[in-house]
Amino acid sequence: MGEAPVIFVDDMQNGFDLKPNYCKAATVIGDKTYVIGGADDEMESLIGVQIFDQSLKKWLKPTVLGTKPTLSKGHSAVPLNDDRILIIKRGSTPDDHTWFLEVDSQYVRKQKKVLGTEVVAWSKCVIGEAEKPIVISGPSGVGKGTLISMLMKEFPSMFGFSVSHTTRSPRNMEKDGVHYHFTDRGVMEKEIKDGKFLEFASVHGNLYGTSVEAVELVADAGKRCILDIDVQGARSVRASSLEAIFIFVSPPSMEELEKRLRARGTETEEQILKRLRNAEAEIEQGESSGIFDFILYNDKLEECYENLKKLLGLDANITAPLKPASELSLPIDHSVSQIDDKIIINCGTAGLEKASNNLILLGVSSLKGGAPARTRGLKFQAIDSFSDGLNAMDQLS
Ligand SMILES: Nc1nc2c(ncn2[C@@H]2O[C@H](COP(=O)(O)OP(=O)(O)O)[C@@H](O)[C@H]2O)c(=O)[nH]1
Ligand SMILES: Nc1ncnc2c1ncn2[C@@H]1O[C@H](COP(=O)(O)OP(=O)(O)O)[C@@H](O)[C@H]1O
Repeated sequence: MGEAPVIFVDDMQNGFDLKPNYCKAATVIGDKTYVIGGADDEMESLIGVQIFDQSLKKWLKPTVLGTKPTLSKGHSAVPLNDDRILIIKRGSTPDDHTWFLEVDSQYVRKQKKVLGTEVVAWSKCVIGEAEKPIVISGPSGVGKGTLISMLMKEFPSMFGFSVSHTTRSPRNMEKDGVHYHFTDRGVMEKEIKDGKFLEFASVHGNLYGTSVEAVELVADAGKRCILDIDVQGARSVRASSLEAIFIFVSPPSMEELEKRLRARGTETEEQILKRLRNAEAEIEQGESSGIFDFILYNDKLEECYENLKKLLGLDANITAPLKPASELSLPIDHSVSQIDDKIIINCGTAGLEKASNNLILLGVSSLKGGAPARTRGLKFQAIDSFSDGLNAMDQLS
């Protein structure tokens, strides 16, 4: 490849008005130019990313993490805070028009160290304030699965389970893809290296992990994600960009834990003993490490379940307070500009002053989450006139 085409760089430093057939957008952050568009190297239907390093005067091939967006009829790109680029796709559906390419976020910096390459990471924008995911940990046999099943049964449209990957063998009643994705160690290790996992840990001699996709699937269904993961996994998620509520479930005593584990009848004697040995350290860490926001004692099941619902703000009268996803869709022709931390999408007329019924404002000051999962907290507001827009800008701050 040759040098970065200057026309991209100059065009993009001021604005982001892409001509209809212009399928690449270049954005300058620091001494790197991110050229976003054209087909991805691995999949023709997905958007590709290339980087031109101005100081080295050469093209870099980044490792691209996260689920990539599909190609559209063009897109606009806006740099935000020098750590990510907002991408607005033309003519896309409301659930697919806004994406972020993280180029220097905490997650990306960490992955650069791990992988030793240039890294960028995609994160799709989920519009609206989806509730935080819930991480539930606790020793084997304490009742995590039972409590989660009760919650999902009572609130089926509200909660979705993050289906983990594991190298352990399935139990009798367990279904692949429902309880776990059962997999081989070699395959899982390769996928971990490729950045497909939000977190992973070795637990009771097997590998367990939460794939980015598992969490995204639940978020995309508009549901609140529940993760049943061990204390090491909870610690990793705590350190990641996924903002969650952390709950540790503790048994009334070790004797009761052993009784439940034996009564469940799913493990061999050897496995039961290993799980009991690990339980002491898990309880110690769960109750004292500061990772967890809440500790729930699972003595009487019904009482514990009521306490769980209380701390999730689910009182007896709530059925399924699902927040509607935004219906706002963007037309094929639009231009994008930026004033401070507000992005203005102009859907039609050229000048901001002439705008009427065709401006959309985005407030980007309170973004949450991010790669390797979804970004939340982007505020969309349609406005009728420029003066309305000025008022709306204040409200979005
Ligand atoms: N870190 C991590 N731990 C997981 C994941 N999935 C399950 N676990 C934990 O692995 C442990 C063993 O799970 P499992 O084999 O289903 O046994 P159980 O806890 O006795 O039902 C539990 O502590 C789970 O919370 C995961 O994706 N990541
Ligand atoms: N409060 C409780 N009292 C008595 N038994 C319980 C209670 N909670 C769960 N159990 C039982 O204990 C066993 C282990 O529960 P499970 O949900 O599989 O634990 P985990 O998912 O934490 O390993 C199951 O047989 C379940 O029915």
